[in-house]
Amino acid sequence: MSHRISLGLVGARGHVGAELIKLVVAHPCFELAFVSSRERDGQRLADHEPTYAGGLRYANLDPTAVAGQGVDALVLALPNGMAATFVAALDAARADPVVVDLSADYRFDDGWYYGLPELNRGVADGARRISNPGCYATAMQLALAPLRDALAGPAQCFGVSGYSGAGTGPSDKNDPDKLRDNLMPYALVDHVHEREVTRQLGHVVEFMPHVAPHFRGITLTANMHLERAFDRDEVLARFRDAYADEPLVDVLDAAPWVSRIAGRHGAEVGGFTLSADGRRLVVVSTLDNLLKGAATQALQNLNRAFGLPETMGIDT
Ligand SMILES: NC(=O)C1=CN([C@@H]2O[C@H](COP(=O)(O)OP(=O)(O)OC[C@H]3O[C@@H](n4cnc5c(N)ncnc54)[C@H](OP(=O)(O)O)[C@@H]3O)[C@@H](O)[C@H]2O)C=CC1
Ligand SMILES: CC(=O)N[C@@H](CCC(=O)OP(=O)(O)O)C(=O)O
Repeated sequence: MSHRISLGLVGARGHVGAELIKLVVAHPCFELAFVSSRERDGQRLADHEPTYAGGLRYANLDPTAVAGQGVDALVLALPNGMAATFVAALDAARADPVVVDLSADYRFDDGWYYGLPELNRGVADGARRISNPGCYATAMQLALAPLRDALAGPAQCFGVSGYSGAGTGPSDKNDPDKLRDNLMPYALVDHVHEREVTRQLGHVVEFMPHVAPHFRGITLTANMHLERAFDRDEVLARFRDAYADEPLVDVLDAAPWVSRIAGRHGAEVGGFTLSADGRRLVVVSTLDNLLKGAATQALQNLNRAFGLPETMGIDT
């Protein structure tokens, strides 16, 4: 590609925004055109991100100003509920960058491509409005999808996230004092990712999230009731076949540990354990919520949208 692809990032101060900045700075084809933050307005990006050597400063850009930037790609890494005003401003300005929204705002909108490439690659090639899946939702789908057709009744998923999953806005879920020596259950029914996965898989999933004192990484333990008896070799073969060509999903024999996934781009799935009658299966998946659960997946989607190799700039 002869010119660099300009990329604007709204929500650049946040945990996900910071990860995406690192990835874009190191990427051979994208370049940062603007980074928007209210709190850091005017501050030099290089003072916050040591891998960035240019002169860009954070700017507090409202939706109209963002729409007027003329970027090739726009990433929204904002809290839920805020994307629509940016999308409306793009439409009003007749601006049509590739948009990747990290929030849950468009995950239930059929007009947007739900970008979990390992499961939906090729469903909407050329899509310019891309909704990035939730972090737990990615872990759940990777654990459940290979046996989707064999599920009998709802699947139950017990999730534990590092507290970076709760963002930077103050809450119990990212309060170090409240998390110390603790495991905090929350949203025990009807979490948005429960609805998201149920919709994507076309099968009822029941999800129980918890937040733990570590910073990053999710452990997701999925309990599946099966229509018929399976043996372990057959289960393992299903998972190995499903992810054989996926550089960002490793299938392990043993249950993966979250301590080994933090800071890594891919997900691990393993620990396949069957009940004696072969009709109940437990599978564990891990991923870094800020990477495969957010920024890495966004970059996979951006690469694909611009016709680049999906894992360009992602260290597999
Ligand atoms: N953290 C995670 O593990 C994951 C998060 N996500 C989703 O990604 C998005 C970003 O998450 P995360 O980085 O954790 O969130 P943070 O709370 O860490 O960051 C939020 C960002 O949005 C900006 N912001 C907040 N409020 C406003 C506002 N009213 N107007 C404009 N900008 C605002 C903040 O910057 P400033 O206040 O300086 O403007 C900040 O840059 C969320 O939708 C989240 O659900 C998805 C997958 C995983
Ligand atoms: C620990 C923690 O609080 N995690 C967040 C998940 C972050 C994420 O992926 O959320 P979105 O679907 O909002 O993008 C939560 O449960 O809301």
